[in-house]
Amino acid sequence: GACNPRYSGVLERAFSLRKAHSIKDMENTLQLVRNIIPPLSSTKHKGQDGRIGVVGGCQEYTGAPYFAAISALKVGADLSHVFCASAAAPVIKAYSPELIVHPVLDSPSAVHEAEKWLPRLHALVVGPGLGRDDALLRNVQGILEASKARDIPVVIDADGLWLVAQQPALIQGYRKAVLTPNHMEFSRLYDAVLRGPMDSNDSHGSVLRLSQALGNVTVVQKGERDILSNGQQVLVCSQEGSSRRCGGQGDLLSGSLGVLVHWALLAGPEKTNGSSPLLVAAFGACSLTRQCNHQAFQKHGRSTTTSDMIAEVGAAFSKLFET
Ligand SMILES: NC(=O)C1=CN([C@@H]2O[C@H](COP(=O)(O)OP(=O)(O)OC[C@H]3O[C@@H](n4cnc5c(N)ncnc54)[C@H](O)[C@@H]3O)[C@@H](O)[C@H]2O)[C@@H](O)CC1
Ligand SMILES: Nc1ncnc2c1ncn2[C@@H]1O[C@H](COP(=O)(O)OP(=O)(O)OP(=O)(O)O)[C@@H](O)[C@H]1O
Ligand SMILES: [Mg+2]
Repeated sequence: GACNPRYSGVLERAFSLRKAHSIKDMENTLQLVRNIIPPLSSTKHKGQDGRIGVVGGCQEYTGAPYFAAISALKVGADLSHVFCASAAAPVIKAYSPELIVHPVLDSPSAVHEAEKWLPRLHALVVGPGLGRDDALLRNVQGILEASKARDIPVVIDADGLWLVAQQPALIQGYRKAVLTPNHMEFSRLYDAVLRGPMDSNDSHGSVLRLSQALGNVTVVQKGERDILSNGQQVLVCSQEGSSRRCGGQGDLLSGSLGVLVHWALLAGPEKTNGSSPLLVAAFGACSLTRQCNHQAFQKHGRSTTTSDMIAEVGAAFSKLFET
């Protein structure tokens, strides 16, 4: 691998990017995020700023899909759908009147039911609170394949990444996929795809290699610093957050990313100065999540929960992107 000139060129670029990484780089990338945000306008119709679908929610987990779907709305999507198992649907509906909830994932006709909605969706977020039931995962596999066939961008998180670790071919080479693994999910994926443990001293290289091995899907490794790559470029997001690590923060990130991915692809590479739109979108979602965490922690300290972070989305968004 390292002797291949193309590969070492990429690595060099990644390393020099790491060295050059600074507050200034972060600011420059934030500017690109600002460029992709659609202006609010009185001439737009409902739906134009985003119709997002979240695929997840089962008997055990109802919070995660709710967090993802409500975050998409709070960031600025017009409509947010949840495709979940039937047991989760009344619970999710009861959390919020703003979400459209489809209790289809455990039905034998799940793929068909979800497919009916796909033409109306701009992006899918697959995995928050999905669980690991085989029958459910088979249906999600069908929904993913149908989404790819329609060229719909997909953010894959949580148990969606479990599915991808079992079957990397599902997203191999799909340029409209963004994966958002936490520490554990990343090492599981890395093991499955590269057939060996990652080098924990070289997280940049590991993220870069995983993205390349998956055919340049965008990979966001969440952690103390978020490391993002599309196999060509590596970005680091170290926006100040807090030391509070309550569950659900990743769901806020993947839900926000669903909207930002749609906006970034609409804006195109002219608006992102040649950088990959998906990478810019991912950087935006990471910055936003960490800023929400920072603001919520200032108010609530140790008692901060993801609901407190969601309450900060508006102010955090303005602070980062509307300055
Ligand atoms: N309220 C809810 O309904 C929530 C449901 N969740 C769902 O729970 C399911 C399982 O998600 P998990 O994230 O637990 O996935 P995993 O079952 O893969 O576990 C990840 C594990 O890694 C550990 N971990 C995380 N960061 C680490 C680090 N830096 N170093 C070492 N260990 C680390 C965590 O403690 C966790 O136990 C998913 O469906 C997820 O969406 C979560 O999203 C949390 C909120
Ligand atoms: N040590 C850390 N310091 C600062 N921020 C962190 C740290 N670890 C994670 N984060 C941030 O928290 C957010 C969620 O990351 P995390 O690794 O908790 O995801 P997750 O495990 O998928 O969460 P969830 O509980 O929603 O499933 C990301 O924005 C990430 O940048
Ligand atoms: Mg998660």
